[in-house]
Amino acid sequence: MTPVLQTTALARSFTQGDTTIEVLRGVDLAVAPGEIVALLGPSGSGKSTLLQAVGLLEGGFQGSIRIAGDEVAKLDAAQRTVVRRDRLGFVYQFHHLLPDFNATENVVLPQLVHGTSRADAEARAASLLTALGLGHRLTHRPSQLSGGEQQRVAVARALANRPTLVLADEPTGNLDEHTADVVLAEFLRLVREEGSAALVATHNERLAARMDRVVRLHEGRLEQL
Ligand SMILES: Nc1ncnc2c1ncn2[C@@H]1O[C@H](COP(=O)(O)OP(=O)(O)OP(=O)(O)O)[C@@H](O)[C@H]1O
Repeated sequence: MTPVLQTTALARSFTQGDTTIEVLRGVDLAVAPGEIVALLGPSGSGKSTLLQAVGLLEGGFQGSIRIAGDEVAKLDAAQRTVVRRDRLGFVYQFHHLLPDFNATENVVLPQLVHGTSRADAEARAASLLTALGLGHRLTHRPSQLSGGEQQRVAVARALANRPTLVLADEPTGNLDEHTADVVLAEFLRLVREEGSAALVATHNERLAARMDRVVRLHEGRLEQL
């Protein structure tokens, strides 16, 4: 089966003054359809750099990135935007919800950009938010939600357009241990129910162990665990 994500010899370095740091030195990673992969590595090992490259958020890398078989590494900015919108979902450590819009509207908006009708988008938003236990918070704005609830809305937003692949960078890193456990379990359950795949960066080995497979960034390359 064609992987939903395949990177080959992915490399990224940063130069500041006369110093160059090679952060990614040839990352070969394949994620199968429906697979949830934990990306482990200590602070500074390049987890965010890898997710930003795969999420087509940053240029400046070498190597190949295929999403559902299509080479995306060399696309122009407009084409990258379309791939991000139609095939990828993003969850960050901080929710990045729009503060003036309520929970439902935050999940509806990316669907309208995608071309979904408002009625269908609202139905999908209500369904996802209810599945995440937020059926009683549909019209609350982010500032009226707890940290765990805000991250649940961010999860619903990431899944709204039925992405092939969800990229999550420390998605529960801002939550206390108990809330992180609960929100991560809900995230994993919903990604599985939706049939999506996910690449989840974390430095938490305990949370990583709950995913289908663990890979570790070490000196710019991946170790399979
Ligand atoms: N724009 C940039 N310019 C220069 N150096 C950068 C840039 N972005 C990242 N780096 C460097 O690349 C290395 C990897 O950073 P990255 O944020 O990818 O690590 P990480 O594994 O996600 O860390 P953390 O767990 O702390 O978020 C770090 O040494 C960082 O300083």
